[in-house]
Amino acid sequence: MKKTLNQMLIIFGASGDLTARKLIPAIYNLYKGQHLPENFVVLGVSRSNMGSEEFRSKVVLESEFLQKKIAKEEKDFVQKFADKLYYEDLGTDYDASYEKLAKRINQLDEEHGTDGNLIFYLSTPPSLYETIAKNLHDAGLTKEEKGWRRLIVEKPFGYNLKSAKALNDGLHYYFNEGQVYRIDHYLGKETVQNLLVTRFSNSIFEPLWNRRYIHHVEITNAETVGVEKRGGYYDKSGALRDMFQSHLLQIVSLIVMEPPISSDAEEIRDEKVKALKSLRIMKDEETIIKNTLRGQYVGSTIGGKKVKGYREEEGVNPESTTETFAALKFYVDNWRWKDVPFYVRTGKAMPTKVTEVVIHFKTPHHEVFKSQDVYKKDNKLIIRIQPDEGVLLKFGVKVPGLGFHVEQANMDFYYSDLDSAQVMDAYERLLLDAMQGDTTLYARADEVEAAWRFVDPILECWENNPSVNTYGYAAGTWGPKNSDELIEDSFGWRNPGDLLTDESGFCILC
Ligand SMILES: NC(=O)C1=CN([C@@H]2O[C@H](COP(=O)(O)OP(=O)(O)OC[C@H]3O[C@@H](n4cnc5c(N)ncnc54)[C@H](OP(=O)(O)O)[C@@H]3O)[C@@H](O)[C@H]2O)C=CC1
Ligand SMILES: O=C1O[C@H](COP(=O)(O)O)[C@@H](O)[C@H](O)[C@H]1O
Repeated sequence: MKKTLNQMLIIFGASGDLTARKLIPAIYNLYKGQHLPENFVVLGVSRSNMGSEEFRSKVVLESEFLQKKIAKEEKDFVQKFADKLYYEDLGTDYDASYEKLAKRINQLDEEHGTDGNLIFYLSTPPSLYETIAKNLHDAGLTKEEKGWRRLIVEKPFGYNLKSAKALNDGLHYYFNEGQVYRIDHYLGKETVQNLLVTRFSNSIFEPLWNRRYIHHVEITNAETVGVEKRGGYYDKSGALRDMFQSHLLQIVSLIVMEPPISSDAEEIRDEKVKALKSLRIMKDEETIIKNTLRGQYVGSTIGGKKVKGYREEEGVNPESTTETFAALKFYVDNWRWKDVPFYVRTGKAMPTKVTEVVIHFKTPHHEVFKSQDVYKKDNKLIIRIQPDEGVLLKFGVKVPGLGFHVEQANMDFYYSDLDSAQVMDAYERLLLDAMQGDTTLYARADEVEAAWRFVDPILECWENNPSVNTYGYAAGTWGPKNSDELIEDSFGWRNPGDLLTDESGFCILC
């Protein structure tokens, strides 16, 4: 069991959406699950003028995100949690503010016995990350004289390779790499971590995990929601930056990587970096145009309800060409994966919310059952990241009766079947890891840069050719029709009929 030392968590951007929606609920759950150390306080920091009481009301006592839980809990318990929260108003005079902030931190540290251990969580607009790091340094807050210092940085980490490198360099000026925790909340998802366990704790999958047996790999990430209230941010980002460069390439790296020597953070991250470096970079426009495709959702009617198109969303340029759907085909240039295509698609405003990895195995090389449909369906290993988390293997079985009729059967595992299926929320897990000094599930500087190196030429090509391979798709559909052509040389994307959705829009693993 790792130890969580007494500490203070200082959240920059405490008046913002992420703090209220994700961070405070995650800390609350850690408190409820008795994962927090004995001495622990949160100090919220932003420019909005409010006191600690108002902050506590906003993010705990009157928070729409915690209200449901609070109704079920003892009031005293919730109040005790709220009492651990403080707020410091930064104002606009930065130099004076950070001196004041340093005093407040030292005072809270003395009063609450947090032993000088400080985690700074940057949940502000990314343009401020470096400035905040510098201000912390100038105010003497980065010195590890008494206790340690850690810095958690939210995504997006950079806008392209150049800016990501500049940000890494900027942060490294004030914090060493071991102190920097770049968050990617997909790494906090139980099922993403299970990719490692499925591969490296079983002897039955790994011998097949290569070009000899795998025909292609398919990854789908679909969301039913559009851009919601984040139109301003998203319009400058798009699906490739927002989902692919970070979350989906993290998943790819876990599928592609070689076995690490141990589960040590650096061993795992070394292998992930090697995996990302082995992605074949699409250098010329012809290759990019042939192997990538983008789309943007347009208004439609779903279940009798009118749904807005992307260009009508708040904060979005009415003439925007930003993609809300992206599909890519690419290769991995190494011994294990030579010539195995990877197909990845991600989109907003799709029919269901689902993220899954499908490993498609090759059909047998010699056809024993000549007259039947046996070889038209491949063996698939489906790793469902969310929802209905689990793993499913599809394989052929004989239909009872005459002849050799074959049907596919499923062998499955669902997380919900586990007795202890208390799946921690991603932010909860990641925050706890940072509190315990475990960087395994955080992206390292070279990892982020390797991911950008792959994505950069595609972004550049798309920017230079805004209308090439760009298609509209009706909100509530599986993206542009043309995305089917991208995967034509294999079995096609998983049949939408196999991505079954129940009445509430929940995608069932089958
Ligand atoms: N919301 C989400 O679902 C997700 C967000 N993220 C990332 O998290 C970060 C925060 O996002 P989100 O909460 O949505 O953004 P918001 O715009 O809701 O909040 C931004 C916060 O930053 C504060 N802020 C602005 N300037 C400063 C400053 N100079 N010093 C300190 N605080 C400042 C703002 O408060 P004030 O104006 O009071 O200073 C506000 O609290 C972003 O980097 C975003 O990309 C990542 C994934 C998901
Ligand atoms: O980081 C982001 O992720 C969410 C999707 O997260 P999920 O856990 O619900 O799958 C996405 O909506 C958002 O655009 C992106 O910034």
